[in-house]
Amino acid sequence: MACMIEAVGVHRVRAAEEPLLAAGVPLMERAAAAIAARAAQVLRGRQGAVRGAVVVVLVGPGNNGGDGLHAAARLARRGARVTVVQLGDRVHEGGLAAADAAGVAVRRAGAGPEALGLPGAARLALDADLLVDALLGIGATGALRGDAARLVRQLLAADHRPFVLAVDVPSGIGVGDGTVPGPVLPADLTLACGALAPGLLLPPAAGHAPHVELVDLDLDVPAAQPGDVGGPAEGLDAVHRLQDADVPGAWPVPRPSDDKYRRGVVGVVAGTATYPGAAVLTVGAAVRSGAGMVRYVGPAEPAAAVLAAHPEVVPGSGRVQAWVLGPGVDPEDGEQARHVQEALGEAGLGSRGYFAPTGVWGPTADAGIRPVVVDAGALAALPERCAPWVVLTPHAGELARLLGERGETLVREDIEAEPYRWARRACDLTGATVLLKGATTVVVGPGGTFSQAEAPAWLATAGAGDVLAGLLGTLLAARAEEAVQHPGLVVRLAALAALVHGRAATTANPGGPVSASMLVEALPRTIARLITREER
Ligand SMILES: NC(=O)C1=CN([C@@H]2O[C@H](COP(=O)(O)OP(=O)(O)OC[C@H]3O[C@@H](n4cnc5c(N)ncnc54)[C@H](O)[C@@H]3O)[C@@H](O)[C@H]2O)[C@@H](O)CC1
Ligand SMILES: Nc1ncnc2c1ncn2[C@@H]1O[C@H](COP(=O)(O)OP(=O)(O)O)[C@@H](O)[C@H]1O
Ligand SMILES: [K+]
Repeated sequence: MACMIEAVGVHRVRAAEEPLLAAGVPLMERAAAAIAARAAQVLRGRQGAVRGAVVVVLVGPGNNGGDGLHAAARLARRGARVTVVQLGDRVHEGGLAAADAAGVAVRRAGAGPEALGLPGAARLALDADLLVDALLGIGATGALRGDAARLVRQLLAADHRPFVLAVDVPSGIGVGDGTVPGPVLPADLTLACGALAPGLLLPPAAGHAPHVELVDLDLDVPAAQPGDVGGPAEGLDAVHRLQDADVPGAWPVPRPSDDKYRRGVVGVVAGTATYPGAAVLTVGAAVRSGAGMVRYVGPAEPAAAVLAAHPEVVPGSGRVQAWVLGPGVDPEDGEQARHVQEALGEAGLGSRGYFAPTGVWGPTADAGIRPVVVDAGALAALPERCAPWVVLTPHAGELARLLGERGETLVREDIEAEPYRWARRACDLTGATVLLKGATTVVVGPGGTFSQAEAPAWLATAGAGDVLAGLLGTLLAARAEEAVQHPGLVVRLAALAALVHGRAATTANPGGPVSASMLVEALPRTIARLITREER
């Protein structure tokens, strides 16, 4: 828990700033000082010196522009050749005065007698050693508009851009939801002022800010626990991201007193005669991530393949602590569909009580209720309403289908444009925890929101999702009783699975291609390295 990154909903940042600003704390000057210091470090690293380096600061109408103007003044005093390019008519007055006093050239972009014109502004920006994006921050609504949008489009069309430092966020991202509604200049470095906005962690916007550093402004933001999820009017309370350092505290390491049953038995319903590989991979991932035991339920052909690859697997149904349902399952296959239904029955769906917004989630202390991972073919078998301990693991196409069956008209691209929104919608409609797979994996549950971005693009390979499902099954089985009580634990375990899955891809073959089988092979040593924090 201790190390994870927290992005803070905009309303919470504003609430934390308010008393400080009322008390006259110079937050903007503090932010600007840190931005100028970091910019100077970048210039020293890239140009050898601050003095004489060419800096262009793109400045918008609000306080984000104010940050940029104050930082411009500080860099000018250090000897940088700074030009501010003002987009729009308004500009932060205090910041403008500071820039003027430091001898910074302030030029308007766009039309007008003194203006640079957009092509002129673009040339200036592209010729800089450092380009600072202080157009819009957390006050942005919708896509960049007007000249700012036009200028950024021109910059995006250029073959080469200078190093871009974004103040607070890359301007124009959906700060609260991670959307990219219009042109956005990708930032080489983003300096988040006071707190990270959710959009810095959520895809696709997060892709425009691959390196984020926090400028600590001593804001007193009350900690949100995973589980605080905010209403639609206020937006998201928090997004969390687990770090490698969180793994030792969260991974279920067996104790000497444990036996294989106490460590957790995973039941897998996966594969058909046509797709035996999915069964082998899902089971393999459960075995290799440290399940006490794995039971495989399925037809003779995949069962034979599973046993040949993993002789430790116990064939046939029996008592389990968690189920993994669906990889390689054809929803039309009568026998497997029946197994899926039986296992879903063990999730206790149809019980009353698990939609309570806080506290213990329902009549589950009788220990008869099992967490379930619902993947691929089993998604079609999902009942109308689920519970937080049911984790759906769709990719974008599967989520579009799932929501289509519940009244939304969507295609895969809609999900990819707004992953958080649609994962949240699926969670709201079903009551389940939803892990939406992608380059950045988003987990949205009644227990909070996580985003994990460890996966190298090599992981986009057939069968990788089956491995994730098996791995998550092991985690849920190990902590099954707590999982059905605490929705916050379920989202965290799902995020943990995504983190380990991504790391395993790198372990399997750092910087190069991986197959799903290699991923399975790499799981034991990936987990060992993460939980002992030793390089192997
Ligand atoms: N309040 C403070 O003293 C502090 C503010 N900080 C900075 O202030 C920023 C927030 O400032 P603001 O609340 O003024 O908001 P912004 O500076 O993000 O900009 C909001 C202004 O931009 C215009 N605008 C909004 N959406 C637009 C769009 N899509 N296209 C074109 N123009 C648009 C609006 O007219 C609005 O006035 C933070 O991101 C951060 O950089 C931090 O430095 C911390 C201290
Ligand atoms: N561009 C990408 N970069 C990194 N990881 C990705 C990317 N695209 C997909 N992934 C990951 O690869 C896995 C693919 O899973 P899935 O789509 O279910 O494939 P399959 O059904 O073949 O197993 C998921 O864990 C997903 O998060
Ligand atoms: K910005």
